[in-house]
Amino acid sequence: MKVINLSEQNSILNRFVSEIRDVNIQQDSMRFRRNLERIGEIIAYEISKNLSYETQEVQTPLGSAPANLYQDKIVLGTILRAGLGFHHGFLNYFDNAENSFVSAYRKYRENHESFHVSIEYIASPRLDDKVLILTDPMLATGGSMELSYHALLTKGSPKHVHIATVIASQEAIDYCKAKFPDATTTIWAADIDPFLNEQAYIVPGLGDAGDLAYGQKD
Ligand SMILES: O=P(O)(O)OC[C@H]1O[C@H](OP(=O)(O)OP(=O)(O)O)[C@H](O)[C@@H]1O
Ligand SMILES: O=c1cc[nH]c(=O)[nH]1
Ligand SMILES: [Mg+2]
Repeated sequence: MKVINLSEQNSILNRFVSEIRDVNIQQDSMRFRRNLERIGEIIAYEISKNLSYETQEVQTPLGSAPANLYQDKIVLGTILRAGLGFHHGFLNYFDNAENSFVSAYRKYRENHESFHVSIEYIASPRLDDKVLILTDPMLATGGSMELSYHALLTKGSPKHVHIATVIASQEAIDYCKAKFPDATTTIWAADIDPFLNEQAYIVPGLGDAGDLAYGQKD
């Protein structure tokens, strides 16, 4: 399985990632959401380089120009709720894509110390032979991504799955490598962090992406 860590190459992406990590800049939730969207746009552009292209002729007012255009049918899959702004960045570029939504969230037990991931909602088109770009800004244990993927597989078999995330833990990368089909999955991360803490939050990470974008859940 190919794992692409975009932080290995310097670009303006570094600034957007550093802003969403920064505890002071995070106070501006509008900027946090917009940065997630901008990172989505950049990763969408990077993924677009890996699609299947065919040359088509485009009629201009003065003649005909060849254009290499991607032919894949794209489905943008998103895990609620933190994925929403990130998803929008992908949709800004893949503007004619179909869209899937899965709700997966950490449901804490009474003691607030342990949790399981709960999936309660899925809305998706058929996925057979399409390219599924599954987006979630945080890949901590990889559990939400794996459950969401299996929930989506009830809608058919995509020909390729691109897992797109902002910050992944190394543990989640290893987990996804073990759980997703090797030849037909690619992971794209704006950065990969070394640790998870006892609550399975990514360290240094950025905190709780869903809460930073939309406020705390009751
Ligand atoms: O890899 P995992 O260990 O499963 O953790 C990652 C998940 O945690 C976050 O969602 P969260 O459960 O906080 O829900 P939210 O988006 O509603 O905040 C994040 O958006 C991922 O979906
Ligand atoms: O670090 C983490 C882990 C899960 N969800 C988040 O939003 N952040
Ligand atoms: Mg959250």
